[in-house]
Amino acid sequence: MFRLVNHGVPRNLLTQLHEDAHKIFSLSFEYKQGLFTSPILYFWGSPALTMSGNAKQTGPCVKDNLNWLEGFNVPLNKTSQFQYEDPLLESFRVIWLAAATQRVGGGRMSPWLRGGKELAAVGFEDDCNRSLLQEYGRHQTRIAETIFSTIAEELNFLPPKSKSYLSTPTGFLRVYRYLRCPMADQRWGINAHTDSSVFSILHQDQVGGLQVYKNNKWVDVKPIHDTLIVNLGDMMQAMSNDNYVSVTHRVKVNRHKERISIGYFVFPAEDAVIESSKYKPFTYADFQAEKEVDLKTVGKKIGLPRFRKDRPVCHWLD
Ligand SMILES: O=C(O)CCC(=O)C(=O)O
Ligand SMILES: [Fe+2]
Repeated sequence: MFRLVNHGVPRNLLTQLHEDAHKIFSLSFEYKQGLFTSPILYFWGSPALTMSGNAKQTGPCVKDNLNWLEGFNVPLNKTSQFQYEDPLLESFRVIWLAAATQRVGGGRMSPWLRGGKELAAVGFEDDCNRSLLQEYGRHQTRIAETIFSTIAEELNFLPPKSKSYLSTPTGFLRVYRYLRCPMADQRWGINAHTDSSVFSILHQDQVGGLQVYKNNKWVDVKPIHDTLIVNLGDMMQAMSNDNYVSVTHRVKVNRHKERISIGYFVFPAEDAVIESSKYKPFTYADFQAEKEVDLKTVGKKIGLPRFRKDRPVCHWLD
């Protein structure tokens, strides 16, 4: 995990994103659920989604595993699709207005008029021609390419690895709200995990709660204005043959304050086979499939150990 300064993302873009996120999350649960339809996906209780965007099943004790968060998932390669179908579908607020208009036009007046009022109440009527998410996505893509090219050079990746190990069209944004939690000592915003990505880039507000596991203890990742946090993920660990390690981190919840963070996650190309001496060759899809099975059967992600060549194998003794 490392911190980025001078990343070139304008401060007012970050501020505006966070303000809009607060407004969106302040709407009713039902409204949010109805608002975000494919490809933007609203989720709550777990950030673990399948590749097709549905919440992953997490085994029998789902209730106890619930994370104290909600969010929406924005696949960046689909934002141009919005643009193509409807030039208004470019930002948070625009997505809203378009959804409301469409449904009013579809004859279901009353609920969507109520929705319209709800939108107006939080100030989303004006200024609907901005594209905050797309703009932020463009910055994240630029930063991801810069970070990856430095690492690829360091690791002597030649084509095709240097080309296929990072595929920016796979990038997506996650906008999270961690809710205030009266039982903050018994719940997690996100439980300890490693990211499955090549790497992830986070922007957090000033509330704090992110922690990283370092030298056998949990360390707070203090919020610092205008900085981004980069987490190296599982794919990076495998492709670097453990030279770079996927960082274990978690998010605590706060009894008094809600927290907003925005994550960007990027993956290898769909057909990229990750090859290194310590791991069996695998694609990101293989990794996800294994993770889904583990979530259902073991109740948690096992991740990279499943793909290690030196993985211990159990033999039954007669
Ligand atoms: O909200 C944060 O700061 C961290 C989010 C995170 O770890 C994740 O989405 O994987
Ligand atoms: Fe994470």
